[in-house]
Amino acid sequence: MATQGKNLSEYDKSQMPEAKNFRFGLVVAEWNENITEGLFKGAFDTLKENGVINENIVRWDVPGSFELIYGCKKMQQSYDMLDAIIAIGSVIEGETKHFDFVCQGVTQGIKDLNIQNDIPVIFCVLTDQNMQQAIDRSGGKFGNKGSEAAVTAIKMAQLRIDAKF
Ligand SMILES: Nc1c(NC[C@H](O)[C@H](O)[C@H](O)CO)[nH]c(=O)[nH]c1=O
Ligand SMILES: CC(=O)[C@@H](O)COP(=O)(O)O
Repeated sequence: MATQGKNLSEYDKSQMPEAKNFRFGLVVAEWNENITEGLFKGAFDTLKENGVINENIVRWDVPGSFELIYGCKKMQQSYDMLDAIIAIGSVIEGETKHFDFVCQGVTQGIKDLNIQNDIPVIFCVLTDQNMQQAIDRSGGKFGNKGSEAAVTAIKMAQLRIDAKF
């Protein structure tokens, strides 16, 4: 189902696990920072809304979405007490095929991190044809993908705990 007609910020709070003791890492790409800062705010605010404390949220910045792969890998290695990591980026199509390669690269890279390591990495990377689409999905008329990613991170953190028993 497409994002159109949905609100990415809406979720059923009654279905949320207890998150007050969870610890999260957020790796944020600087490219299109007007978008990625909006995504970060959506994710941060939703984590707080679910009881996560400031001290349990760590943020690293990387230059672009392609660097999210390395940044998330190093965060997995450096902070093994984290319950989940959110990779935040905004890739906007230009004139060349570079968009395709960046999108495919970061998608495959983050998929690989979820296979190879135990801390889940949530894919909060917008891949838009133009800036307006990105604006609409980072706090605009379709809500905030960052909020959706935070909900996903909390649920995956709980699944990781449940899977150990
Ligand atoms: N065009 C966008 C990029 N491009 C930069 C790459 O992500 C990467 O930093 C570079 O290729 C060096 O490795 N990055 C975005 O996040 N968003 C874009 O729209
Ligand atoms: C996703 C990109 O790298 C892209 O925005 C770069 O633009 P262009 O393809 O016009 O060089």
